[in-house]
Amino acid sequence: MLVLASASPRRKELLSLLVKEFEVLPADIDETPNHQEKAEEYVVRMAIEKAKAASLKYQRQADVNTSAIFIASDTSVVVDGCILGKPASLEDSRSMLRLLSGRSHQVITSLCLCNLEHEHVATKCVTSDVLFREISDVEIDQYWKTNEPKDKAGSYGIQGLGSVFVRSISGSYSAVVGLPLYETAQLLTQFGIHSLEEMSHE
Ligand SMILES: Cc1cn([C@H]2C[C@H](O)[C@@H](COP(=O)(O)OP(=O)(O)OP(=O)(O)O)O2)c(=O)[nH]c1=O
Repeated sequence: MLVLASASPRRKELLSLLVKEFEVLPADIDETPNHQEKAEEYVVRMAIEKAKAASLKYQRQADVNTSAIFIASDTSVVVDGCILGKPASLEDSRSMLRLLSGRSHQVITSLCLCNLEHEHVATKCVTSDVLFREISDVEIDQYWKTNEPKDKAGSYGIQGLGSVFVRSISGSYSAVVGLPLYETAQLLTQFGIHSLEEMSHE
């Protein structure tokens, strides 16, 4: 059994492009970055902690000693070394989008697959560059009212109306949306799940 340790509807949708059957079991973890923690280290640590927390939760729930593979991810927006998570308020969204306006930033997405029973843990980290046009304060306030930025790192969604700010992207589109599909397929293979084979069966 494959278990997606995520509450994100985007991650569920993206994973379903690669795998027919999986369970969803979100994990609640403390997402505070450590003092002076580098962005890559932070996002990889988050993915590992989400996968492990879900794994422990699953073991407590399961009647039998089921061996399952857990998959988790974390996405952060990074600008000038600052890690931007989800905006807590309109004020927060304003300061994030003002920072991103008219320049490029990085979106870093990590991935962790683990099977604790076999002590197998594998991780990947994908960085993409996203270039924004200039955004006015009026536009930031209008965008906030659509609710789209509220649950997204950096306060925008490239897959939605946030695309009006995106001049160009270099890297992995699926990673910016929340799950890097190329890298996910590679790690799934390491755990014995072959997407093309699985999805081609009726
Ligand atoms: C930059 C960007 C982020 N995002 C989303 C991806 C992630 O869902 C979210 C970043 O928050 P995360 O903490 O990575 O994920 P999450 O809390 O939504 O879900 P979970 O931890 O349970 O897996 O921002 C977009 O949907 N589009 C974008 O363009």
